[in-house]
Amino acid sequence: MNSVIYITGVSGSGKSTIGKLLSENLKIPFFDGDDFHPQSNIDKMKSGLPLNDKDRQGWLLKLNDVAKAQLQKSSCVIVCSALKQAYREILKKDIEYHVKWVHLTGGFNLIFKRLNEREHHFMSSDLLQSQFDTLEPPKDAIQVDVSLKPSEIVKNIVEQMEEKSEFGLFGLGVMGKSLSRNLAQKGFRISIFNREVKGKEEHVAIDFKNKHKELENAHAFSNIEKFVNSLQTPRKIMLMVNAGKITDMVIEDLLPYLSAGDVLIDGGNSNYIKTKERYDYLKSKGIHFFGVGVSGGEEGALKGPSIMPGGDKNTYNLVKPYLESIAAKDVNNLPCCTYIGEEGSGHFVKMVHNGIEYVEMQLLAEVFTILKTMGNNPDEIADILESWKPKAQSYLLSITIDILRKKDRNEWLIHKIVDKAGNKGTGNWTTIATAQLGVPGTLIASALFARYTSFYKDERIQASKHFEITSLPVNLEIKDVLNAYQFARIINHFQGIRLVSEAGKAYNWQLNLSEIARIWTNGCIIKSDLMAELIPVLKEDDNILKHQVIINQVKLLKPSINKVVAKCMLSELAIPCLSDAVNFLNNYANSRSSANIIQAQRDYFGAHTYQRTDDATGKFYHTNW
Ligand SMILES: NC(=O)C1=CN([C@@H]2O[C@H](COP(=O)(O)OP(=O)(O)OC[C@H]3O[C@@H](n4cnc5c(N)ncnc54)[C@H](OP(=O)(O)O)[C@@H]3O)[C@@H](O)[C@H]2O)C=CC1
Ligand SMILES: O=C(CO)[C@H](O)[C@H](O)COP(=O)(O)O
Repeated sequence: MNSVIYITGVSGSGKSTIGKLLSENLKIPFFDGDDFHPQSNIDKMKSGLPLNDKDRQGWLLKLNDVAKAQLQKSSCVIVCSALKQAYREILKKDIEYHVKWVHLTGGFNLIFKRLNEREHHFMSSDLLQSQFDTLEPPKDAIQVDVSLKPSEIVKNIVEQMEEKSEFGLFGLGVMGKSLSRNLAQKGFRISIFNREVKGKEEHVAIDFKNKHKELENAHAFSNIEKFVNSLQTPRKIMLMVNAGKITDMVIEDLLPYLSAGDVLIDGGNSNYIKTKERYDYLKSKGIHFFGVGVSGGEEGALKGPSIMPGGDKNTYNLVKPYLESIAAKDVNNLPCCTYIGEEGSGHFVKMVHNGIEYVEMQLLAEVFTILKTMGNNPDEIADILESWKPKAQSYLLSITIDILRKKDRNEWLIHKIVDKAGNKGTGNWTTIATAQLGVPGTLIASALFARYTSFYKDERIQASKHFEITSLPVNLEIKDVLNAYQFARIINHFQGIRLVSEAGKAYNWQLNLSEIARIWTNGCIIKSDLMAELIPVLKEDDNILKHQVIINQVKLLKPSINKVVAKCMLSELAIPCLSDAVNFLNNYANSRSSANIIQAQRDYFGAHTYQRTDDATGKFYHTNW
């Protein structure tokens, strides 16, 4: 990426000398800001009068134009005193991501002496005091002391520029560790940070760096200020910490050391509503905030996750090279990372990804129940699922096969795992979002509540004694179970994608559903052959149940799920998602449903009115029942 290096400092600090030498060293063009002053400014300074902000305005804009034009071709060095932050704002206008600041520092006496030794310069030493008075030293600049020899100053600048990392990773837990290794493997110079808890967790970052060859050029920190200062500006810092209060705490810990224009990327599973709040809050401080969904777990984060970034579109280019480089690749070798939309959209899409994930997991659990009740042991069930791969391949199917085959001291490990399924919130939020946006997300709600029910372990044991649920062997053909599973997966994807689509409309996010399906074809937990099939389908309509290919599949599979659900009910098997899938379609594909009864009841007790089938105008009626 081309950059403009602004060399700043008071008059007499040696900016022109250093700027020229630096440009020669870096083999990039040099521009002396003084050459762009209008004659009126030069005359004013020659007459011993300091320039005011109005005098400087046009000149700074001119330099900004010079920088912009040069950036189209190459990097460059521009020398300009830029004493106040307001001046630097003008200099970096529209190019903030390309700007690097070098500030030359020195004591008044040394610089005063140098100015008095100068010949043929229109700046008198008398003006120096006013320059020192005006100076607001930049916080985010490479600082170099001008008492050094010019060659040493240039060497120092180059070293500092080379030393600074281009990307920071905050939080070396499961995901942060994998992502930082992934970034380093792609050749990025990174800084990594993990907190220290005295006596409990010490030297986490440095120990982790020392353990992995690819991190030899990374800088490891346990001090936030040093971590932030180790980064090139504008800084790009990815947070991989727990969602919720910890994310807020970490943002507050970082804020004192950040500068306007820096970018914070929250890669955790944060609630999209909180992301919107954080986006607005940080915007007010000049910090760009990205809520980025990351999926793939520990292995995906290392080898290539699916990444869902949401935030300011103009700033996306700044983080795009990093996110797209570390992302998984699809079949066409395109990154499974795409700009999703504004503010909380990235986290919303990740949340729905997890909602779909909950259902896919629950369906496999229900399939396991059915196949077990049909008399199969875990190895046999794994073999059956293996045989489904040509028709139903997915990451979750594959890992379930591995799980079922895993032994612990000659016994199946799965039999030793307590039947209580935890959650960290995304399924809960997806269910809330379906209700808030009026989308019938019945499967996600069922999958979530199945997990909640699992947590009532003691009550379940009691209830099993009271109600004597039999779970009788169920007589089904394997092909019907596969078809039922595939049917329910289509309904799951319909509901999840529909939720994303409705959110896009409600929040005015310009979402590209086909592109979202594309980035879910690799790297993430819900990657599957079905997802790949949906890419062209979603190019035509956000309602996959309107597409002829899907309609044909659903019609073909429906008799099987009818049979599976009916027989499971008679055998008293718990299959909440399979049964909801078939119930949903029976309700959805019903042109005359029983909702007229509900509406009549509402009108009876609450005068809520109703529309009539024999009045096409849509007029509302009330009956005195
Ligand atoms: N695990 C997964 O499969 C996935 C997780 N995610 C999301 O990514 C985020 C990170 O997950 P994961 O890596 O699994 O979580 P971990 O619990 O493994 O790591 C959490 C990190 O946050 C740090 N941390 C916690 N509290 C503080 C604090 N007060 N100040 C500074 N740092 C703190 C921890 O430091 P310390 O080690 O010192 O406690 C640790 O580095 C979460 O939001 C999660 O939901 C997203 C996709 C997949
Ligand atoms: O985001 C993920 C996978 O995509 C995380 O693993 C997440 O923790 C899964 O959700 P839950 O913990 O609620 O099962």
